[in-house]
Amino acid sequence: MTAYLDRARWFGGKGRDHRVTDVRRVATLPGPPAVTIDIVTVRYPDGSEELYQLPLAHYPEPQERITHALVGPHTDDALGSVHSYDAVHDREAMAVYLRAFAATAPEDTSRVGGLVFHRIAEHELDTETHSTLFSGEQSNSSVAFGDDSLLKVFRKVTPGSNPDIEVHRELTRAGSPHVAALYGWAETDEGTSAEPIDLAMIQQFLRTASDGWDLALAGVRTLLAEADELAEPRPGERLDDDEVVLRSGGDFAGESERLGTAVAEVHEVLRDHFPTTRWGAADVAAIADGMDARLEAQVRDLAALVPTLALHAPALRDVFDAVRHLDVSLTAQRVHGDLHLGQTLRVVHNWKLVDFEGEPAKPLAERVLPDSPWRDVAGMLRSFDYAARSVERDFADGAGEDAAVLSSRASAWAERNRAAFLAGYAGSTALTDSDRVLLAAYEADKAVYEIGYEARNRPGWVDIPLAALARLTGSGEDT
Ligand SMILES: Nc1ncnc2c1ncn2[C@@H]1O[C@H](COP(=O)(O)OP(=O)(O)O)[C@@H](O)[C@H]1O
Ligand SMILES: O=P(O)(O)O[C@H]1O[C@H](CO)[C@@H](O[C@H]2O[C@H](CO)[C@@H](O)[C@H](O)[C@H]2O)[C@H](O)[C@H]1O
Repeated sequence: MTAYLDRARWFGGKGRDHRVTDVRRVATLPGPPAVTIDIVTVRYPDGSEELYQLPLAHYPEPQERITHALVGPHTDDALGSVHSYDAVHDREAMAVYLRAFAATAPEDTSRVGGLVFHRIAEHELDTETHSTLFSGEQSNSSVAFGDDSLLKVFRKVTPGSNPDIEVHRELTRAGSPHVAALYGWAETDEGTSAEPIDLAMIQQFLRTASDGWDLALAGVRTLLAEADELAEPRPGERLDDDEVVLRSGGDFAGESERLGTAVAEVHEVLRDHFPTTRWGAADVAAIADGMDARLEAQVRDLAALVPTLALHAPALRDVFDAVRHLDVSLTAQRVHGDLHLGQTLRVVHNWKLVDFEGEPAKPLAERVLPDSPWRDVAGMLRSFDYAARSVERDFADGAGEDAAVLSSRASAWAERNRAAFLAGYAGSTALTDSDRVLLAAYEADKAVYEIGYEARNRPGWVDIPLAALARLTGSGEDT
């Protein structure tokens, strides 16, 4: 099992010393194949522990079709000598899991051992479909059942309500068009803690969905490919970069504006259905303290990897300090917490938001606290900058492109889409000066975080948030 964990994409303990100290069986779904749900406790040398969910499919004989998911041939205490596979890779096992959900009536619960299935929406699950495991860099495992439903199996689990389930449940009940409807979820109330642990959720499969990040990249690529032609449409006429963006097939601004409206509508429902807190001047000043603290930690931790971050620190402190001088109060509320274009999906008539778990690095208790909605808005603004800059980098790698021209066009795309998103978000309400000061601080704070993320995960991309810092602190070109 330890060897399988070490290979698993979703296991967060890779590269750290760790050992499995407990494996607790929550339930056995009889099958065939028998499907068990185990909760594995992983302990680190500093004494900290993490819980991971491992659903297993057990067969008396080896199954060649899923060799890649073999956890091990072994003698299971309850099942005897078996070959055990990670169940999300196995269609037979996923059919067993789906049938357990389908056997639960809407607005009701059912139980198998320590596993409790909950259903909310009036939707007849299609149990005749085949399951397909999503590939890609996911922190959890998502399995589509035909084009009917999507099961998300949470891997790192925590006692208490999972925010993704909680938010999908409230938004589904409120009839929000901006999430995939939640059909049900599974939890365990036995075992590792006094509080139940949420283990999985099943929701509407968004058949026509296109990833917002991919769509934005396609827009920037089209712009940069067409821009030369558009820039000189007729002899003697020369368009500036804003006009080129406007006239190009890469104009994404209408979508950005609709996305801004969708995020505002989601915020409104979240404000109405979760606790809110009124933040006064002292609370707002505490935001600046938090941002300063994150900056100091990043400057210290990244001293060797990104020494230039320290050069931006004084100007960044000024951006954060401006928040301390605001005479505002604002309503803190439940937010998405980790919003970027990769968490948005475009379906035929709408934008949908996914993955409401918040910033995975933060403890659960912190992730569900009321926060400023500007955090989500800032995350999206950063994402438009990322989309423009990442395509600009790809084009700059090609022969013969003028770097300054590319940069200016990418800036124009980012600026146009950031403005469109903000316009959609704010609707008819004009942003006040205080809103802009707060938003700038959240954006700078996010860029500081991104420098650490990129330095550790994609060192070649660290220039993207670094360049943003220069612009946000006024020491570089403004986007
Ligand atoms: N209801 C859905 N229908 C279709 N695809 C979805 C749905 N929800 C999420 N996805 C896709 O699955 C991917 C992973 O989902 P996400 O909730 O972000 O999982 P993780 O927490 O593992 O990152 C998303 O990027 C999105 O493309
Ligand atoms: O996807 P996660 O929620 O785990 O978030 C982490 O990875 C993101 C990258 O996948 C990273 O986002 C950064 O890069 C995006 C482009 O790949 C860009 O759209 C975002 O604006 C930028 O922050 C995120 O920061 C990190 O926490």
